[in-house]
Amino acid sequence: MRTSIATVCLSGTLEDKLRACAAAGFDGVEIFEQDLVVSPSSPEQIRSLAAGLGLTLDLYQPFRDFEGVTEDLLAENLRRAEAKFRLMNRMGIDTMLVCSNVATATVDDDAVAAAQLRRMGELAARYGIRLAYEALAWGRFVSDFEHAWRIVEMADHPNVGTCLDSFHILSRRWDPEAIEKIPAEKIFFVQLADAPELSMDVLSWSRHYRVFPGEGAFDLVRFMGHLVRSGYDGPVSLEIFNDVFRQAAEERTAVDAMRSLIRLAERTSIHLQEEGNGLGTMELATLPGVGEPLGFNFAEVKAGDPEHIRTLLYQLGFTSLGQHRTKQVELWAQNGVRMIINSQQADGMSPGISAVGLDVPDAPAAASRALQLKATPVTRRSQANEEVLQVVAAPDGTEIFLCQAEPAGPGWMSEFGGGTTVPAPGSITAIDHVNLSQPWQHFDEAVLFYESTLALSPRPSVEVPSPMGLVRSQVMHSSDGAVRIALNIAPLVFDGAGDGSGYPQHVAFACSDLVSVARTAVARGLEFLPVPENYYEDLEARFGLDQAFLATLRELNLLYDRDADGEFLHFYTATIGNVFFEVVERRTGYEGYGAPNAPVRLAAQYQGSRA
Ligand SMILES: O=C(O)c1ccc(O)c(O)c1
Ligand SMILES: [Mg+2]
Repeated sequence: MRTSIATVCLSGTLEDKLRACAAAGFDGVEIFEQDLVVSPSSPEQIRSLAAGLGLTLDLYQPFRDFEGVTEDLLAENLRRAEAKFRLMNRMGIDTMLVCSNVATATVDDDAVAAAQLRRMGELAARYGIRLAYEALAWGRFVSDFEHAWRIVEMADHPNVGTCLDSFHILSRRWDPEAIEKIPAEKIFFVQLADAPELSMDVLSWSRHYRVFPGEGAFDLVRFMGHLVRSGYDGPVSLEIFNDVFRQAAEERTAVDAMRSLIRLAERTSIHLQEEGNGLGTMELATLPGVGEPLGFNFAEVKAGDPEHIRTLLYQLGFTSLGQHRTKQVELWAQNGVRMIINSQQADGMSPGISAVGLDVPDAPAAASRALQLKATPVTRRSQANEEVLQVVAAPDGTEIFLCQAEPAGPGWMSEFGGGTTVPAPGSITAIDHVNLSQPWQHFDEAVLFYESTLALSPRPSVEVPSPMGLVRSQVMHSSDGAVRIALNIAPLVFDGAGDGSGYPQHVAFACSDLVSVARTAVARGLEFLPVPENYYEDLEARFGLDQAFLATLRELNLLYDRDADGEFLHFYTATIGNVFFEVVERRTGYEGYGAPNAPVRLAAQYQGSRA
């Protein structure tokens, strides 16, 4: 698959955009006219910059409001087109996108539109240029890709073909199966965009809310399946008009974009094999398949001063298994739950979650897949005879350790010593979930990263009100729930650094007896997140709880939820730096996260931060 991307997707100057596209590994780009018009660089300079970067210039766009016009206007439009053909010759671009007329069309007659496109095609042919006619979803007379194709067919000129744009097709709910009826050689260009399900006029939806494939709600895998079966083998280009991408760092957006295409190619390949009828000629990259992660291997908190975190873990019933033999890193454990406190190069750093270890069925394959999906490799200094671990960084900077699942427990534990040798028994038996905050402008990217590299599935996202703003939360989980990572958008007040790093993150531990964990913690002096009395009155009203049980909840600052599947009890510790802990007890089959209680937590944390 030839990968391409429209310069309109990215922020910066045209030169910045080209460099970012090349660095992310794209084969080519679409030059969006506005980017060239505002550039001080000449067309020749852009041409040679792209060539030097190894990028092909695949498309010049858009040419607007050409067809369906009066004869007078047609003459003017042809003059306008010819100027652009000359420009394209200077740039070495041989395909121009012509959008269906949205403004000046007055003749609703396919024969007229076709004849006019044919005239344009004849002119384009003199410059060696091909025209790709695209139905905009809000076109005046042409808004459906099959309609655009019928006009192209009537124009019957070798230099006139069509451009398919998944947004215009799927936003209007046209069935992409009809793509297979178009001869592949008449599909001159293909643009891909995904979008969240929104109810608004289609123009605003298109101009502001497009996202990369896999980040929205469109079925782009099925779209691609029909495209591949049509026999098309030209560029597959991302064209994403998005308010956030326009202001985010272009290098990072380009990597996110590339990841989305690689993942889409893989999903399309799998889809076509499953369907089994006609695989087309497009070569689709495949990746090492990896099974879902099997569980958490460990979680790591980085802290300049580890003392407060040690105390918290002790209060929750963990014991120290000692220090790493060469690093300023310590291990705490309870049953099979392992927590690392890392103080390396952390002078003055306030505590925060820095790494998550996942048990995976095949660690080298998982690492190779992540790197092919553009995860950042993490190089670790390790001594001879230390276990070699596969580590990549998620877009938010969290280090993801891909650990080979070992029934006897991780080999790296033998590198620690000086504490007790046996983890504490106790009621905490697993890491239930890890909650990582994400900067608002990179939320979709994070969801795509965790889905594509780690084989985690998104649950429906929820929005939780807090005194600082609405917190959007998206759980990514393995199908058996052994790995659950909750991604939260950090409200802007915490986001001074622009990377979400000021917002507290947490590790939630699963236990079999929350009341006993809480009582031990009280006896060991744990500072709980205080829960207001109003909450308990509301609980009583909602659930009609037994008075003695309610008194226990109140006494220990416990929170409670119940749904059709079961019951949920949990509590939170106070926040230290940017981290806190939660302990949860899931009764029977409760699968949620106590969402009705999240606003109570956020408000209490807000009160605490002001105290
Ligand atoms: O929003 C637009 O005008 C516009 C322009 C060119 C395109 O290819 C497109 O899909 C939309
Ligand atoms: Mg388009």
